[in-house]
Amino acid sequence: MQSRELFVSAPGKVILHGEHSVVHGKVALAVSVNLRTYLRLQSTSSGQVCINLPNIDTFLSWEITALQPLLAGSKAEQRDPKELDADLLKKLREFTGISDDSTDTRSMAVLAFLYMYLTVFAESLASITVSVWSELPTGAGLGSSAAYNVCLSAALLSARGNISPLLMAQQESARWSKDEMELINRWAFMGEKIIHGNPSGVDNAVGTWGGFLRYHSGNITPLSWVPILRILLTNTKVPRSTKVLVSGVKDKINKFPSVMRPVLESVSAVSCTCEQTLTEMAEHGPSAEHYNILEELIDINQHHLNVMGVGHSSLDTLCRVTLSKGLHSKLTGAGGGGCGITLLRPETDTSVIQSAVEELKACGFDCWETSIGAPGVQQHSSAAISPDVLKILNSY
Ligand SMILES: Nc1ncnc2c1ncn2[C@@H]1O[C@H](COP(=O)(O)OP(=O)(O)OP(=O)(O)O)[C@@H](O)[C@H]1O
Ligand SMILES: C[C@@](O)(CCO)CC(=O)[O-]
Ligand SMILES: [Mg+2]
Repeated sequence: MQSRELFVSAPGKVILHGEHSVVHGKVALAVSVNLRTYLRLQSTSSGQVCINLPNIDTFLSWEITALQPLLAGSKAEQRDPKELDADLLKKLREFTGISDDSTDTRSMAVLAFLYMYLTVFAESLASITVSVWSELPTGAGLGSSAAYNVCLSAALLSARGNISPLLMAQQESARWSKDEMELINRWAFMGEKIIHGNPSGVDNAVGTWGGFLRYHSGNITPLSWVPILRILLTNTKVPRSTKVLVSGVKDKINKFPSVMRPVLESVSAVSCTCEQTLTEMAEHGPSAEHYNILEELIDINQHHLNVMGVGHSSLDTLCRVTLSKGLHSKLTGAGGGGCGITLLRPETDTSVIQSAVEELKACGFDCWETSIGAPGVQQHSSAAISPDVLKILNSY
């Protein structure tokens, strides 16, 4: 163990275009948001591994001696994961009583944690307590699973000494090297595989690197020049599971390949046209025509997502209410409820936004204007964590 206590955080994300299609090798554009997940890891001498997840009311501990036998016969400690250790996952499912088809919030969080802990610390299981708290709504399309997995990955690798201890004396926050970030990202992807089933990797890439990026078949291209966009986020609060939605789209593609493939292709073209428009906006300055294009692309993509079967009546309501104010919206993330984004123009009047927000709140939704492009995973000193967050993390 490298240190007695460490803090890390990672941001959530919005997908501008390309959710679901990205799972099938198409282009997506995604950007980090200013809502973060925070993790505190303490090394202890209790002989136990403890996890505290106050957002989902989960507080559990295991004796290390009870976990050790799960590693019997399994591969040596993985330094750089390429794929899930199916045998260990099976043993873990038996140990925890979590079935293959479970999408239960707590079960998925616990399984991802125990799997990552056991594979990172396989050579010598350490006694630790991990506490995670997030500003992100859980399971609402803003990449809460990815932020959770990126935090777990960074903290466990750091505590194990597989990535460098970062903070110098008096330093409040710091980021790892490119190679270390790539390792964090690959481990986080393993956690996403456990929670999602078949993730594209876009969400953990944003949680790791932060900023605005283009994601295509595992290739990550940062888009640092993108103009600042004003985005209104709406949480319909309709619960959904990314795993279930992703698998539903796959079934639809298998059932109607010749119908669905052009839809995925068209979404990819939407992402590329959006990227091209953003480039022009950055080069020549944004014009009203650029915003017209961005709005039309949002409408087109929302229709495509409905064709894929990941819409929801609550998201239709969001689109209808905002359109009545001249604003354009689409779902973001896996859909089926959860969150949507509404593009605001630079000149959109506060009174217009306020009246949209009031109407959306009357539907039972939460709304807030978000700032995009937050930094990716970071290590912090306790002094860098806000007192409210620190109070929660330190209460376990
Ligand atoms: N703060 C948290 N504490 C514990 N577990 C969490 C937390 N945030 C997310 N999770 C885990 O992630 C799961 C939600 O992942 P899911 O992929 O369905 O939604 P999302 O990541 O919020 O949305 P999307 O994947 O569409 O962006 C939860 O069921 C839980 O297992
Ligand atoms: C629905 C999806 O495309 C985005 C979820 O935020 C799934 C994925 O890319 O892993
Ligand atoms: Mg997720």
